[in-house]
Amino acid sequence: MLERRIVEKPWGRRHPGKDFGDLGDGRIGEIWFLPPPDDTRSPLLKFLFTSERLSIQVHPDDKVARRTGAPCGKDECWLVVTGDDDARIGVGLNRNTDHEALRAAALDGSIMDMIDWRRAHVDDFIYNPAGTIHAIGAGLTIVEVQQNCDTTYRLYDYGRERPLHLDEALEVAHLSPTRDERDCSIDPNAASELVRGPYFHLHHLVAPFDPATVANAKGMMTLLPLAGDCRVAEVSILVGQAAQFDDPNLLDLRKGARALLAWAA
Ligand SMILES: O=P(O)(O)OC[C@H]1O[C@](O)(CO)[C@@H](O)[C@@H]1O
Repeated sequence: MLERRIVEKPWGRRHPGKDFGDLGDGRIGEIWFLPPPDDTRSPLLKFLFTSERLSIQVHPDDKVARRTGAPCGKDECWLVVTGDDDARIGVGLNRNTDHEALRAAALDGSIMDMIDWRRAHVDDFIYNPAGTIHAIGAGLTIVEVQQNCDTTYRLYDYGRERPLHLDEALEVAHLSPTRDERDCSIDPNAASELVRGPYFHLHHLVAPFDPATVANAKGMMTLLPLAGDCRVAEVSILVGQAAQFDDPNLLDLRKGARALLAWAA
């Protein structure tokens, strides 16, 4: 079973749900499922719980991140688990811009109107490559799978008193609209491959699980249950937990179960 880290955030949610246990009265933004310290390759899986918008932000790629001393950059992707009717996720820009206009918009807040805000529905899957300006909206529970690095450059934070990183963000941000070909709406009743590298692999699994569907898996795999009875070597892994193992034949999903399975590319 992977160790959990509970992270409070100004945009987090109080009491995110009984699946996650008693987390106190703070605003819980994230639950991280930490790979063991000697595992530097596996992706990091998190639940995100939002009651307000996250910052408008961007992440560096491997090259820029390593120049700053970080182990890697940050591609990330999201599966929407629950969402309010009007929940939105901003991915990329809705028009072309340049550095000067983007800086001015970040400073006066009009960057909010430059974001491509999309309605977020349960089972939407969105891949967010490093360099894409993005902003997760309020009223969402999301599973995030990301390169295991936490470098975020904030462009705008709705007046919260947290630091911005305008110079760093402007250096890495893509200045045109974007749409990733992996974005889709997942069929909750069907297994599917969501990501095939270059940083990690990610599959949506449903019962009955066939190990042949992940025949290309190598090394440690991380299982994150979404629903139902998921077992690794006969041990139940519940929603709100995650486990690592290295042999897909150890995995069993009972009737009605769904999960995500991720491993390093
Ligand atoms: O700077 P903020 O608004 O707290 O957002 C940081 C969070 O945003 C994310 O990058 C998701 O976009 C998380 O991985 C990260 O922890």
